[in-house]
Order: sequence, then C-alpha cells, then structure tokens
Amino acid sequence: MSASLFLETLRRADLETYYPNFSTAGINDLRGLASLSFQDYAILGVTAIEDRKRLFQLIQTIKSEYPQLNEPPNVYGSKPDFTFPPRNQANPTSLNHQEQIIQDPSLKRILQGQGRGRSTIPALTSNRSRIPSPHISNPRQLVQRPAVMQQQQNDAFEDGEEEEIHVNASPGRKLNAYGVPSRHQSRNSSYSGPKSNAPSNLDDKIRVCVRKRPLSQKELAGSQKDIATVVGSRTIHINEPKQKVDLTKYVEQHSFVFDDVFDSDANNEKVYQRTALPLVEYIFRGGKATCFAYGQTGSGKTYTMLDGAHGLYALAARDIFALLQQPDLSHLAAYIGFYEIYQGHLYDLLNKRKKLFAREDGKKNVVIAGLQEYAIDNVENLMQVFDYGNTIRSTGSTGANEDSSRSHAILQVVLKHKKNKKKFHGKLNFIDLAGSERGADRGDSDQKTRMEGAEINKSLLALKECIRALDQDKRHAPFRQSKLTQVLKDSFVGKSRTCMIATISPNQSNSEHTLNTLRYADRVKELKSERDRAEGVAAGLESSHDPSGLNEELRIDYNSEDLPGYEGYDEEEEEYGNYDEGDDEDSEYEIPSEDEINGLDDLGDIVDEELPLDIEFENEPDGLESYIRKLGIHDLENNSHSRTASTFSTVEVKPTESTQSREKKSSLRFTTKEIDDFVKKHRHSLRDLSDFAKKETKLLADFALVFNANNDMGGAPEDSEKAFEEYFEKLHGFLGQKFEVIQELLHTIDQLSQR
Ligand SMILES: Nc1ncnc2c1ncn2[C@@H]1O[C@H](COP(=O)(O)OP(=O)(O)OP(=O)(O)O)[C@@H](O)[C@H]1O
Repeated sequence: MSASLFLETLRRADLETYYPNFSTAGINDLRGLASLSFQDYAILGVTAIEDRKRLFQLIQTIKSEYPQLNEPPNVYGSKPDFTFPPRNQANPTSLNHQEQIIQDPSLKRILQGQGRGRSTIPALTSNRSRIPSPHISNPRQLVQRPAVMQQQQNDAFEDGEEEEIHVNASPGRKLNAYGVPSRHQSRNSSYSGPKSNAPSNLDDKIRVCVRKRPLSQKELAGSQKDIATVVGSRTIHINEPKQKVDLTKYVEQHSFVFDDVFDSDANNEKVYQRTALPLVEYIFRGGKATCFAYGQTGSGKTYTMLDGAHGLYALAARDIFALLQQPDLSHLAAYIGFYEIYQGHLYDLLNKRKKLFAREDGKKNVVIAGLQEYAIDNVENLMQVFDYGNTIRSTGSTGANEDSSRSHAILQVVLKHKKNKKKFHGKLNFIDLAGSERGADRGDSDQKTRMEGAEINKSLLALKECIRALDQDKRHAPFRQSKLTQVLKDSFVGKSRTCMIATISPNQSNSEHTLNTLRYADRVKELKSERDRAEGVAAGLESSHDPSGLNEELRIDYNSEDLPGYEGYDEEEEEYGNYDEGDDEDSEYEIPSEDEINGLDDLGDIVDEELPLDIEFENEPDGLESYIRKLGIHDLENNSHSRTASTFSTVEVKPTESTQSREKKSSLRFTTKEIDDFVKKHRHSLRDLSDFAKKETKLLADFALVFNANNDMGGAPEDSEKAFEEYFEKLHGFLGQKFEVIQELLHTIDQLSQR
C-alpha cells in the first residue's frame, strides 16, 4: 500500500495529524493499523477521546473489511494479498479477481462494461432479485463517502460564497463509506440493483425513502445553508462542510440512493403516494404493514406521519374508509388504537395512559392486551380521537427540539370482519418514532433525559437489526431486544411490508445527524442481491469468525440468539413463520456457537468425553493400569525414568520378556494415579477456560451492542467510554482468572517434568 493511500485513509478518518507518529513507529499500511491495541494509542500520541474513537472505528472497519489481517503475517513476512491502485484509476487486479470468483455471466458482462444500455427498470411486481445495473453497485449508496474532497476557499461558508464542488465519481473509488479501502470491489463497481433514475418497486417487502424538510425560519435567519441536494427521484447528495487541521475548509460530498427521495417542496400527498398508499392496498389483500419515520429530532417525523390534517395516517385513513365503502369490502371494518412505547412500557393514549401488555395469540399475531380500539369510519372522527391521544403523548424538551417526542407513538389500524371481530384481515401501523439523538444534543440533561435517550437509541438499533434481518432473509431476528420490535414482530414476519421514511434536516449544522440518519437508512436495507454476491466474492477470503465482535455480520448473529441483558434473552428463538424463500436453506445464516466463535468447538467434545488413552482397552476394567500390567509392569508407584503418557500406545507389547519389562518399568516416570490426576486437571481446566470464553463472548457481545448503538445513533462518546471501561475491567477479571487456570496447569506440568 502506498504511503499516499495510507495517508488518504487516515485523512478520511480525520486522523492524518498522526501520520508522522505512525510513520515513525513503522505503521504505514492497513496491517499495521489492524495490529494496534488500545495500549498503543497513547504511545502513538492518540490521546484525544474523539481521535481514539475514530481510530478504534477505523481499525474495526479495516478488520471487518479484511479479516485476514486478524491473522498473524505468514512466516515469509509477505504483505497482505491485496493492493490498492492510485485513486482515479481502474483496478484491473480486483476486476480479474472478481472475474475468477463471479460465475454469473450477466454480472461478468456488466463488470466488463458490456451491460450498458440494458433496460434496468424493474417490473412493478414484487421482485426481490434485482436487475443488475451497468452503473451502480448499491443503488442507495453511490459514493457514500466522497469520491473526492475538494479544498475550498477559507470562510466559504461564512461568507455565503458559492462553493465549487468537484466530484470525481470514478468507478475506481477505493475507499468505502468509512474511508477504508473497500475489500468488495463489487460494492463500488456496477452489478446490482436498479438504476438510480429508474423508479423503485412499490411492491418491495422493504422500502426505504428519504424526506428532506425545508430550512426553518430560524435556520434561515441564522444564515444556515442547505447542504442536501436532491438529484432526480432517488439520489441525494450531502455536502458536508469540513475543516482540516490547518483550518482550511473543504466540502465532502456524500451521495446516497434510496427507493425514493423527496425534496423539501414535496407535500405529504406526494410522499403518501409512494410510501403509505401501497401499504393501504396491501392490508386489504390480507397483509400486515408498517410505515415509520426515522430521523433526528426536529427533522419532520411527526409532520410526515402524524400531522393533524395531512399526516400520512390521515391520508391513509381517507383511503381506507373509502375502500371500506366498496361493496366487496363492506364485510370489513377498521378499528383504531393509539398507544405509545415509553421507556420500554406500553401506554394507551386513548385510555388515560393505561399500561398495556403485548402478547402473541395462537396464530402468532401480536395482540396489545387491553388496548382500547375504536371502530371508526370517517376521517373527522379519527382525527378527533387522534388529537385527543396526541395531547397525552410523552414529550419533553431536549437541547435540539423544544417539543421533542420522547416516546414511540403507534397508530394501529386493524381491519377485522364485522361479524367476527376476532377475525383479523389486515393491519397497518403508523409509527412516529422518538427522535434519535446524540448525547451532545441532550445538553446538560438530567438522568431521566439521558436514560430516555439511551432507551430510544437502543430500540432504534434493534429496529434496524430486525429489518436488516428481514431484508437479508435471516431466519432469526432479534425481536426481543426492545419493546418496539416485540410489538412490531408480526408486522415484520410472514406476509408483511415495511416502509421507512428517513427524515432529514438540510442545514449545515445538522450535517453529522443527517449523515447518521442516511447511513442508518442505508444499512437498514442492504440489497439482498448485493449481499449474496459480496459474500460470494468474499468467500475465498474469509474463513474464520471474527470474535472482535464489532464486525457487523457477527453483531447480527450475536443479537439473533445470544445477546445478554435483554428480556427473554435466553428464551425461545424467534422464527419466521411464513417465509416463502430460503426457509430450509438457512444453514448459511446459522448462528455460530460461542465455542465456535472462540475457536473452542473442537475442544467441546473432549471436555465431556474420556480422553483416548484407554480407548484400546474399553473392555478392560482398569484401562491404562491393565495395559501396563500386560506389559508385565507391576510396581507402578515407584518408576522414575523418562517416559511420557503419549508414548504408551506405541510401545511394542512383548509380555513374556521379563528383562524388557523391567526396563520399561524402570523407564516410567509417572504413576497411573498421577497421570489420571493430570488428565482430570486438564479436563477441568478446559471446562473452566470454556466457561470463561463463554462469559467473555457475552461480555464482548454486550459491549459491542452498546458501542454500536451509541455510534450509530451518534451517542455521547462519554457513554461509550464508560461502557468500554466497564467492559475493560470485567475482561481484565476474566483474563486474570483464565491466566490463573493456565498458570496452575503449567505449574503442574513443570513439577511433573522435573522428574
Ligand atoms: N416537510 C416539511 N415541510 C414543512 N415544515 C416541516 C416539514 N417537516 C417538518 N417541518 C416542521 O419542522 C418542525 C419539526 O418537525 P417535527 O416536529 O415533525 O419533527 P420531529 O422529527 O417529529 O421531532 P421530534 O423527534 O423531536 O418529535 C415542525 O415545526 C414542522 O412543522
């Protein structure tokens, strides 16, 4: 890896100031970075908490992009088997590599540039396998991290000068969304997904859309700039103002492509047509659907979902009631419930905030026990009921929004048979999520506000993981991680559709939030086709699990089954009931056992079974002793010469030779009892070590979740640090105990060896 590319990687992680220190310490490539431990940070002069965090994140990203870097260098000390050509150049090496791995002829054609000009417009039917595009790899993430960062004039922003942003959308881009050279060339080249200018499929199981709100009066008065540019119907660029260490200002442009992007002039009706309307139609076909808004506090979630007159819920209600008038649907009626999830508990907003409980009925429908439901057949009544509920909803003032929603509000519309109210037909949930926020936005908040924020972020992370699991056809999804996902479970599995609307604020001071939101949205729906292919490409590179825990793939698997600290953590697994695809062939998604993760899977059996010393003598009562007796050795207690347990099985048996027997006897160092004791001791040690490894695995998973949740939601670095310190201390304890076990065993070996 060239020094300039290494510097570029550091620069994109805002760590370029440390380049001289790294260089001096001989760290000048990714392997060097990947080998750093926390203790090294200070030695390299990385002491500022933000920089430590950035370095940590960079290292984790490198490790997950290049798992082979976790392995020690080979004996010949060769360099990693990848190289990065200079920016702005095609990468023939990677292409060739892909060609070897990718068998799909159409994909190959596209990679070779032969696919251009093909129609890429998907049919407007449910179609999960996307038609490859000649231009874009991930249609929602064109160049999520900038293709180029163009230095700008100083004070360009303050002076209100027009910035000139030169975007180099070279297909040979080498850095991924986090500034790390991407392992998956395929992510950056073209092979999957519809073109960004082709309309998205309204029948997709999961749709992710973005809505940009206009600058507010306050932002305009404060001369804030609009940094979000919508291009076409599916692409959005975020021009992030940045500043180098030498105080020069520049702009980083991030581009994303989603199923739909709505500009600030789009009204709710337009948004509705491409988000909630398909869901309305779907529930009349007997499905369950969820429409939710996700975004930074103050970005327009409530305005979009639950605005009194024009929120999507009201527009949907209008159509639902109209459809119910139709003769062939007149046997159905709509029942409305409105409740909130606040701090992990459910409260009925239409019944004096009565506490509610979520249960599952025999058909795996989630039932909110005790929820007051109203049979409503016109929009006016619905709005009255809704307004009443909304006044009861938990709101609070955060540093970022004076009237911030501190709870998730769920408006539930259930279609039931008029004659048998127990018979469900379809269900549609509108969710106004509590605003995601960073710790910094909470200002000098009290304990309650901080706890609310932590709970909100935790549930938002769980929501993302569930949807991702759903999109990736995983058999297990971590529904139990939060009340929100428990409640929404039946709307995610089986015959279900989900539409997420990521709302963003366009002003420059919110750029970090906006990018967080868009990255969250982007990761909610990693296209299945891309993932499959990426896995195919990676198959030749990856062979081991990454127990570092911050690898995203692993994180999901941990969450799926074994994440500690959540209600019902060790209860039954959540399984999708009605999967139409991949249900039987989910072995690739099997959750690795903790022992596998720790590389102890091969030891597991040995721990619980007899060691093979006496296998040959299973019919003999005394095992080894009997064998030795066969050798004609009787005085087992007093032998004193060199012999090891492992050589017993190779001894040539000549029972009649008494002289030889005596020689063997005299060469024995250990008594049967000693050997037996040692074997037992070793077995116990393995058991102890295995137990510690399990505890460590849980500890790591627990920390990884908190850390990732905090990072993803832009939480306070202090929270991460506190969690890290706790993790650190516990790990220290476990390692100490493991060390004692190993030491004890070594001590016994030493004693025995001195015979
Ligand atoms: N698309 C839009 N067009 C016009 N005004 C908007 C739009 N989106 C939001 N706003 C205005 O921006 C302000 C904040 O919006 P809103 O309350 O919906 O944010 P929020 O994301 O729900 O915040 P919180 O999470 O704190 O509840 C409101 O005054 C709202 O009227």
